[in-house]
Amino acid sequence: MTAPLLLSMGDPAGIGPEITLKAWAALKDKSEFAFAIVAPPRVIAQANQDFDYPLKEIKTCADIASVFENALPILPIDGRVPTPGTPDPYHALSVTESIERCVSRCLSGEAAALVTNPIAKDVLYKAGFKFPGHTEYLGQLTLLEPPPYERGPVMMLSGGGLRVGLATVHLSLKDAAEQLSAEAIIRNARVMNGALQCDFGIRAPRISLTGLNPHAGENGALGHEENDIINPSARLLRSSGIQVTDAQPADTLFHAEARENYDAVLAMYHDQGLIPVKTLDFHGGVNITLGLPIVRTSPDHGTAFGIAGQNKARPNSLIAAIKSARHIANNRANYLQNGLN
Ligand SMILES: NC(=O)C1=CN([C@@H]2O[C@H](COP(=O)(O)OP(=O)(O)OC[C@H]3O[C@@H](n4cnc5c(N)ncnc54)[C@H](O)[C@@H]3O)[C@@H](O)[C@H]2O)C=CC1
Ligand SMILES: NCC(=O)COP(=O)(O)O
Repeated sequence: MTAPLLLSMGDPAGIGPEITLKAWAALKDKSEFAFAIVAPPRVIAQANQDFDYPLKEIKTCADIASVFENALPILPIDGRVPTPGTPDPYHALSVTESIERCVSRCLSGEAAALVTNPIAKDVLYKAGFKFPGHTEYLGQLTLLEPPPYERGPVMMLSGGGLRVGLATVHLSLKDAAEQLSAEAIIRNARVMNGALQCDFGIRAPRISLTGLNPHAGENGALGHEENDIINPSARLLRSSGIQVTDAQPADTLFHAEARENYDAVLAMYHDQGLIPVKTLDFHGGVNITLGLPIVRTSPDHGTAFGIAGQNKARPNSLIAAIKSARHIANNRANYLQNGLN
């Protein structure tokens, strides 16, 4: 029997509990996507007031398969009920506990993958959370286990026929330009290459690198990073057998014909990579952490406090993340057993 999926709660004052309930209702007849949420039961019960779906507290992941068809399985933790739409650092402990419990069950093999509900970074920072986001936190929590390919973590968004990894993530634009390094480009391209093979079954991945500057620097006239950092990294990667391009102008890299030429893009900073994915497919986009010993996906959107508790949130991106987690977990198991076939 295949292991089930686990969902972390995310910020309880956001839309996570609501979209989890809606995702359960959409998937309950599809046993391959069976999941439980790790959360305080009262938090889920509060979000369920609009729906009155059956809920069931369970003790272990082994209970998920038999419960899922008839009720949303909940692996209980402690925590206070929030006011929807009103974030409070008080909830930080239950937010991180939910993530950590999911991770340990993925590492033990009881669960096949982790799908995270959105957290609000600034709220966690106020409670002393020391990581920029899930991506780096999960990298730390799984540091003692080897990943099946080069170690990340690397953030990659998938949606609208695009896969876009990031060379820098949660930095101000100024810091991203200053901190862009050959080391990050080379490491992240290697992780992406390994992930495209292992997690996506692509035998010989083609990766396009964006430039940092307009027109990829216009031969140095509009910036030096392409000539000094990106293209030398690309040459080194090609010499090790990884198919990457030199820096490409980002403004002409994401249209339909351009997308035929690569399996993934490595973008140099957050918005350069996320705007195309979220514009093409906001409600179907998935955030995937590459280079971890566990499989982790997430919806591409955030906590949406402005609509929390109003039955307005769409579960589509979470459903896409759940399906993607199962797909990657299956591909990874197949790769570890048979290699690329
Ligand atoms: N994976 C994660 O944990 C992520 C967390 N965030 C966090 O979320 C917080 C809010 O970020 P924002 O920039 O406001 O982005 P957001 O994605 O929460 O909201 C942007 C807009 O999209 C709408 N929206 C988002 N998800 C929706 C859904 N499922 N159905 C219908 N409408 C939806 C919102 O109402 C809002 O108008 C931030 O603190 C950020 O750190 C943001 C992205 C990912
Ligand atoms: N913009 C993407 C995002 O904020 C998700 O970050 P993470 O929590 O997955 O690291």
